[in-house]
Amino acid sequence: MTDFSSHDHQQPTISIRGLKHVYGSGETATTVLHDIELDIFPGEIVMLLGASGCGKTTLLTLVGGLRSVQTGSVNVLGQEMLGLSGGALVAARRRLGFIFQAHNLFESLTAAQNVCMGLEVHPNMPADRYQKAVEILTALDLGHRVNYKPDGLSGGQKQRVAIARALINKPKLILADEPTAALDEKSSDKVIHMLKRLAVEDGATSLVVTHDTRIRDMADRIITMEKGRIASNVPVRESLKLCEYLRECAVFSTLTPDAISRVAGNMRLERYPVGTTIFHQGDAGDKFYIVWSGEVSILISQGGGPANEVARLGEGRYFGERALMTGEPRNATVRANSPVEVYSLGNAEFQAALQSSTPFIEQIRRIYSQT
Ligand SMILES: Nc1ncnc2c1ncn2[C@@H]1O[C@H](COP(=O)(O)OP(=O)(O)OP(=O)(O)O)[C@@H](O)[C@H]1O
Repeated sequence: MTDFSSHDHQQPTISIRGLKHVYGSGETATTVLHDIELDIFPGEIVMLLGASGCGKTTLLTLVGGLRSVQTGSVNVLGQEMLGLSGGALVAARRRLGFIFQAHNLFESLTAAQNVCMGLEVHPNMPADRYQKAVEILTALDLGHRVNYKPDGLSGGQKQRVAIARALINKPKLILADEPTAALDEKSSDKVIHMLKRLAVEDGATSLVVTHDTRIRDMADRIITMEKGRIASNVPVRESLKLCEYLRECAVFSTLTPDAISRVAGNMRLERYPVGTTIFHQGDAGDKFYIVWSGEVSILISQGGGPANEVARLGEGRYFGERALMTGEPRNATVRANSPVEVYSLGNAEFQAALQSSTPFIEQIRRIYSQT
C-alpha cells in the first residue's frame, strides 16, 4: 500500500490496524472489509473513492462509532473504538462532525435551532450559541432561512443546515458522505472552503466519501477502495507528479487527464534495497513500472552470456511495458542501483488503461513487436 507521508512524528487522527467487518452470520456471513490498515493525520482532507458496495460507508460508520468494531483496532482521536458500546460509543461520536445524506434534522425546530443542537452536547456551551448558529448559516448563504423549519427548506438547504450543525463545534474529525451531492456549485464551494479552513486553522481532519472533483482538487490524499480493501492510498501531491510522469510515457500519452489520474490511482509504491532484482530477463511480464526515486540498471544477457548494463534509469523514467504490450517474456533484467522506490501498475490495469486509446496503441504495439 502506498503511504509515505511526512507525518512520521504526528499522532494520527485515525489509526486503523487489521480491521475486518462481517455482515450477517452463519451461512449468510459476508466479509465486507478485509485487513484495513490506515493512518490519517491532523489537518488532512482525505477523499475516499470506490465503486458502490466496496465498503466506504461501512468504514466511515466504524470510524464514527455508528457501528461497533468487530475485529481489529480503530483508534479515533486517541480513543480505541474496539470494545466500545452504548454510552461510550455515544460519547466518542460527540467529538466528531457527521455530514451524512440523511439529514436527520428535527422537523419541529428552525434551521438555527437545529444548528444549535450541534452545540448543545458541549458542557461549556457559549452563551451566544444562537448567534454562532446564525453566523455559520449565513456563511452558507442561509441567513434568510434561519427561522425556517426543515419542511420549508429545499433538499440542498437542509443539507447545508446539517453541514452547519456538523461544523459549528469545530470538530477535530469530520466524516462526510457525499457532502456536496445535493448542492449547487456556489454552495459546494462554500462547504469545501469551510472544510479547508477548519483543516488549516484548527488542524481538523476530514474523511470524505465523494466523487466531487472540486473536493479532489483540494484533497491532500486520495484513498481508493476495492471490494473491501484499500487498493491505493496516494498523497495528492505525489499523485500529480505521478500523472506528469505518466503523461511522458509513450503508451499513455493519448489518455485523457481523467484516465491518467485513474491509472495513477491504481499504481502501488514498491521499495527495493540496493542490489535487489525487480525482475529477471525471461520472466513473464506482470507489471509496468515508473522510477519514483533512486536509479535502476537495465541488464541484458545475450545467448546466456553475462549480463551487460545497457541503460540506467532515474526518477520519472519507466520500464517493463514491452512485455505487457507484446505478451513476450522480459527482454532484460532490472536491478536497483541504489535504494529504489518504484510505482507499479498491474497488467490488468495496464491493459484496461490502453483500451481507451486503441488506434494509437495498436500502432505502438506493432512497433514494440518489431523491435
Ligand atoms: N447493514 C447491512 N447488512 C448487510 N449487508 C450490508 C449492510 N450494509 C452494507 N452491506 C453490504 O456491505 C457491502 C459494503 O457496503 P457499503 O455501504 O459499506 O458500501 P459503499 O462503498 O459505501 O457503497 P455505496 O457507494 O453504494 O454507498 C455491500 O455489499 C452492502 O450490500
